Amino acid sequence: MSDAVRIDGLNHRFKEVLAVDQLSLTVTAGEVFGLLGPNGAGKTTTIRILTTLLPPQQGTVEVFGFDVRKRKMAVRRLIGYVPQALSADAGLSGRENVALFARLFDVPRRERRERTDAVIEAMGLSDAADRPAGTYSGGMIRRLELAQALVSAPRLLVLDEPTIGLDPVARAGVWERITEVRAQTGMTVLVTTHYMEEAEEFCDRVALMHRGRIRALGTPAELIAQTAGESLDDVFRSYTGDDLDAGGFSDVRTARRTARRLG
Ligand SMILES: Nc1ncnc2c1ncn2[C@@H]1O[C@H](COP(=O)(O)OP(=O)(O)OP(=O)(O)O)[C@@H](O)[C@H]1O
Repeated sequence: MSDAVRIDGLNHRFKEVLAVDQLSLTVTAGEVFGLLGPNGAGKTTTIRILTTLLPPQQGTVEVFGFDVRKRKMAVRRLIGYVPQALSADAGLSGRENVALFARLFDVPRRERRERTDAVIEAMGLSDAADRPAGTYSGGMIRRLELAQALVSAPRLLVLDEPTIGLDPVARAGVWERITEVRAQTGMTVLVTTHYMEEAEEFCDRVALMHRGRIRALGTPAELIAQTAGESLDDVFRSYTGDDLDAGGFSDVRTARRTARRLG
């Protein structure tokens, strides 16, 4: 099977902070791959590089064989990206938000209407599609953002903390929709999450990242067996140890950002 993502020897430094440190990683086409790690591990930096938002400083990154440095537009056409920060406009209806993304991502004019309706339905938003997104619940906003990312029929869907700040019912709703679309299209999903039970349930393979490096890589079952733990939570703790409590400012920032986006 071909590779959806191939990262080789990636380094990225922000002044004195080495955010990504000699990262090498392959995501196989069709799998759901989870990038896990505590705050500040380097997950978002990696995702920003792979979605072409940040140029790589050192190393190579390819998406379906296209180099993110040399073939930026080709890579963008293959990716649907839901960032941590809010990407829907509260003043536009759900349908208008998705239609805007269809135009931005060059969905052919004659297909826009049909594709917009299809992703809105797939995300369970048909009844609310003509209401302003500002009236949506947190879970509905996330599903709207998924619809926006899916309207261009990406081969790789990249999700940065898709369920952060949502209640368990809304979290389950988001995963249910992702799972359904994936079963229908066979697209590859790369997701970061802090919720270990979600990674365990929905990811085919996970990489545990800590201080810019991959510390463990495999199926959830393999990692649990390797660390003689009972769950991915135990695996996470065994690799990150006390640093779990070291989130500090970053944790607060994440929590505030979440509260803001849902408020
Ligand atoms: N634009 C930036 N300028 C300076 N330092 C940055 C910048 N972006 C990230 N960093 C630093 O790089 C490191 C990795 O950050 P990154 O956001 O990639 O981690 P993360 O694993 O996604 O964490 P979180 O879960 O908090 O989003 C952190 O130490 C962070 O403070």
